[in-house]
Amino acid sequence: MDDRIASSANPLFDTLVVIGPGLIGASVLHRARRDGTLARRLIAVDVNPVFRDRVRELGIADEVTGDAASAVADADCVMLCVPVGAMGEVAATVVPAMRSGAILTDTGSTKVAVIEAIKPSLRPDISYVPAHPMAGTEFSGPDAGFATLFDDRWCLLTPLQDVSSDSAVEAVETLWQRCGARTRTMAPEHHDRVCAIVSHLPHLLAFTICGTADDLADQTRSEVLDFAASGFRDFTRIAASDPIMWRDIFLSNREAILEMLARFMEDAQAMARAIRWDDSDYIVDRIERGRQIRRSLIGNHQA
Ligand SMILES: NC(=O)c1ccc[n+]([C@@H]2O[C@H](COP(=O)([O-])OP(=O)(O)OC[C@H]3O[C@@H](n4cnc5c(N)ncnc54)[C@H](O)[C@@H]3O)[C@@H](O)[C@H]2O)c1
Ligand SMILES: O=C(O)C(=O)C[C@]1(C(=O)O)C=C[C@@H](O)C=C1
Repeated sequence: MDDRIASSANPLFDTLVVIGPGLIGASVLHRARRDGTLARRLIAVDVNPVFRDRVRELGIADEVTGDAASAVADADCVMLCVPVGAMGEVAATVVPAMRSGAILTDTGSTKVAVIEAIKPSLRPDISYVPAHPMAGTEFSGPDAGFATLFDDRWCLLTPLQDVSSDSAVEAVETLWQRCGARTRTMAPEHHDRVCAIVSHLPHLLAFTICGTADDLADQTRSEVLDFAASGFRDFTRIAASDPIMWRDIFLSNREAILEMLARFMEDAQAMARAIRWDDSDYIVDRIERGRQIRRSLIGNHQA
């Protein structure tokens, strides 16, 4: 581990720079402020002046700036929390300005495309550790952040042999554990397929079902909205998520999402056939599997 990265009783880093203090970045900053175990000095960088003012008002960073290159000059760790489609451009701005031995990490929801976008900017004396906290809400921007967002959630790390030093992987893992998360390491391609089914496809379905309901005839639409109980409402919660973030996720994990969508559509067709032909056993079997998954998820969470 770099000698500027302190031991466990002390803050992990001297200076941590969060680029894009929205839901995820601001949550990391809140946690860092609350516990004092992540970094002695916190710097937030955002392109949006309104968000910079909000971060200042929230008091979750020691410095707030729009100048990413000067902000990272003395950082031990730079965390990119911008939309997936902006990662490459931001890395190209900050990596040349980072000090030798520093760590670069990101929180992007897709990994293969983000790694491809960042890799061309890397230097041999900078370690890059891609990561993805599996936690979020439908809200975005600095006001959405809160210190406990990552408690008992997974953070998936997809280190790369050629650019992620062991000490940097250990430091990023410790950072997420100090944010309250459990960590797991996997290959970027595997990450993208897993997230396509457990995160990206559910969002695609939620956006689509809300659009379909909205396209229905006027009277039905108002009934949908008036009488929507928890089933439809559960879809609308995730359908309220940020359009830019989700556009970037869909376009950057295209193949895995299309593969999972095709499998889903085959299964939905099978369900349609079972309904058409009164195949009660098939219908009950599928619903029973859904129930079991829900029970095992809740059981795991409580455990
Ligand atoms: N929202 C979630 O549930 C969630 C969960 C895990 C990971 N992620 C990933 O984490 C990243 C951040 O997501 P979020 O939900 O916090 O987004 P967000 O929209 O809440 O925040 C993004 C921030 O980045 C800023 N920004 C955009 N371009 C920038 C640039 N070029 N330079 C500096 N700042 C810039 C925005 O102004 C905003 O403050 C994304 O890559 C997303 O895929 C999101
Ligand atoms: O809980 C939510 O609202 C989320 O959308 C969080 C969620 C998810 O799908 O689980 C969304 C995107 C991420 O990359 C990680 C987590």
